[in-house]
Amino acid sequence: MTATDSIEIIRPDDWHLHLRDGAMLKSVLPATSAVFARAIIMPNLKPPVRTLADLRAYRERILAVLPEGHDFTPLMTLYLTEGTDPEEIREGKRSGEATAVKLYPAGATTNSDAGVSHIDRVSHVFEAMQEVDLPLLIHGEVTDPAVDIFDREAVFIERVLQPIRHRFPELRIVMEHITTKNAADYVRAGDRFLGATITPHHLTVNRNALFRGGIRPHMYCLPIVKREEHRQALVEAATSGDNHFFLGTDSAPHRIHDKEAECGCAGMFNAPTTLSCLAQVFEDAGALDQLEAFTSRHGPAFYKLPVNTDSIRLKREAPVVPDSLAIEGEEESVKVFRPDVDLRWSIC
Ligand SMILES: NC(=O)N[C@@H](CC(=O)O)C(=O)O
Ligand SMILES: [Zn+2]
Ligand SMILES: [Zn+2]
Repeated sequence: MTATDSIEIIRPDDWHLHLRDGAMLKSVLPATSAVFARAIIMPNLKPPVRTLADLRAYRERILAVLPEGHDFTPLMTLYLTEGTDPEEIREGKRSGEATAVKLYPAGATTNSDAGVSHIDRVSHVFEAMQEVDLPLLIHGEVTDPAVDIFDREAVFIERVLQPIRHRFPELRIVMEHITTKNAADYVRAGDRFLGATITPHHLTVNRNALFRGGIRPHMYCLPIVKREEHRQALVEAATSGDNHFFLGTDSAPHRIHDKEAECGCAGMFNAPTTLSCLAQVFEDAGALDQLEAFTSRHGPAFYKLPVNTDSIRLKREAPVVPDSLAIEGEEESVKVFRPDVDLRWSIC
C-alpha cells in the first residue's frame, strides 16, 4: 500500500482556546481563525469574563480584530465564581450568547484566583445549568498542596468530579485538557453527559520534554505533561473513534519573558502547529482515518451544533512555521509550540 500524501477533513473546531485580549488577541487570533471555524473561548482574562455584559463586550473585541475573509465564530463562555447569578445562566442559554460555563478551582492555573474555592457554594448554579442544559467545562485539578502535581488530575476525578456527576447526573460536563490514563478511562466509561478535550501537546510530549538538556519553560503548561504511558493512553483515546474525546488545543499564549522567568507562566501557544501535530500522531497510530472525527465531528455532537460544511486539506510536507510570533506594537513575542520531532504535515 502506498502512503497517503494528502488528506481532506471537514473544517475543524477548537473546543478549548485562549485568545487573551488587546494586542495579544489581535496577534494570535489569525492563527486560529485561518483554519478553525469555531472555538470555545476561555474566559480567564484579567479581570475574568464573569457576566453576560463582560461576555458580550469580549465577543465584540474578538470580532473587531478578526481578519477580513476569515469566517470564524467565537463560542463564548462564562467564568464561574462563587458569586455567579443563576439568572445569568438562564439568560445566557436563552439568548444563545453563552455556550458553556468554565469552572476553575481557585489557584489551579493561570488567572484562576477568582475561581471556586468550595464547590458546594456553586451548587445552585449547577442546578440551573442542568435545568437549562448549559455545559460545564472543568479545569480538573485539585489545588491541595499536599497532592503531588502529577497526581492532581486523578485525585480531582475522585474527590470533585465524581461527586458533581453523582449529584447532577444530567449536567453536561467536559473534562478539559485531560492528561492521564486515569482521566481517559474515566471519561470513556462515562455516559453521554460526559466528554473530554485533548490537546496536541499532551498527545506529542511527555514529562521528559520538560527537562531535556535543562529546564524548558516552553514545555510547561497545566495540567503538567505526564509520563509516557499517559501520553500513549491519550493517543489511544483520541484515535479510537470514541466520541467522548475531541480536540481542544488549549492554545494559551504568554509573552516569552513571562515564560522565561523565575516563576514562569503555564501555557503553550500551539495554534500554528496543532494540525501538523495531530496528523502526525494519528498517522503514527495508523489511524489517519479517525482524524476528522476527533477534530471535526465529536465536538459538534457533544455541543449539539451542526458539523461544518466546508473542508481543509493537509499534505505531507514539512510545515513552515516561525519559531515565534511577534505581538503587534510590542517588542515582545510568543514562542510557538512544537514537539521534539520534525513535523511532516502541513495545511494546504
Ligand atoms: N493550560 C495552561 O497551562 N494555561 C492556561 C490556563 C488553563 O487552561 O489551565 C492559560 O490561560 O495560560
Ligand atoms: Zn485549564
Ligand atoms: Zn486552557
